Amino acid sequence: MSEIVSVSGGPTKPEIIAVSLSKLGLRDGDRFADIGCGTGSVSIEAARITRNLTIYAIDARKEALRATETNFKNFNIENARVLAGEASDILGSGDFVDFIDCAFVGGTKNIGSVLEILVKKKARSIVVNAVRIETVVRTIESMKRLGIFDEVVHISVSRSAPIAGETMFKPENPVYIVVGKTQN
Ligand SMILES: C[S@@+](CC[C@H](N)C(=O)[O-])C[C@H]1O[C@@H](n2cnc3c(N)ncnc32)[C@H](O)[C@@H]1O
Repeated sequence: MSEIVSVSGGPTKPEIIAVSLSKLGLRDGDRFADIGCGTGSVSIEAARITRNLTIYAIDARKEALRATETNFKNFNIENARVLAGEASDILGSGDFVDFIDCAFVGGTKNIGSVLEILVKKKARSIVVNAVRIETVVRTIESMKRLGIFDEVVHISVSRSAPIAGETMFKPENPVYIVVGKTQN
């Protein structure tokens, strides 16, 4: 089994991906946007739920896109476009698809504009990961303005670590999972 090639800021921890994807509710045939894809690890897990996804992986950082491309190749991810640039520019450009079904937002720069465009593209389910409380507030406010706010889940995970031949737990950084749903 291949290891994920990493970059700073990623990959998202597997427990956070699991909860985020369960909230997203992907379906066969969905067009899925992984916004701020970093290493592409969320898309890779999404493709385990259904291989029949069209993935749009977007990141503004070249090193992140290089990692995503390598990881998609190593994990045999098909039907994926890896797109370089600011998410609000890419999603809002005339060249981009008219409809997106589900979006995971792991990179929250310009979150208000990104959410607005996703709603215009008829996304039925949007999940945002945030670590900063200000980002959480901005995201909730934007979702409420757009009429899509559903819930926020705060997750703290501790992982086992060896100590003196026994086992202790070390906390991971807590993450807020903000969920938006439309009636589509
Ligand atoms: C925390 S990392 C994402 C980790 C990723 N989910 C993973 O598993 O590797 C956030 C990423 O989002 C990108 N990003 C943040 N805001 C963005 C935006 N508005 N447009 C494009 N990329 C963005 C950053 O460059 C960074 O690579």
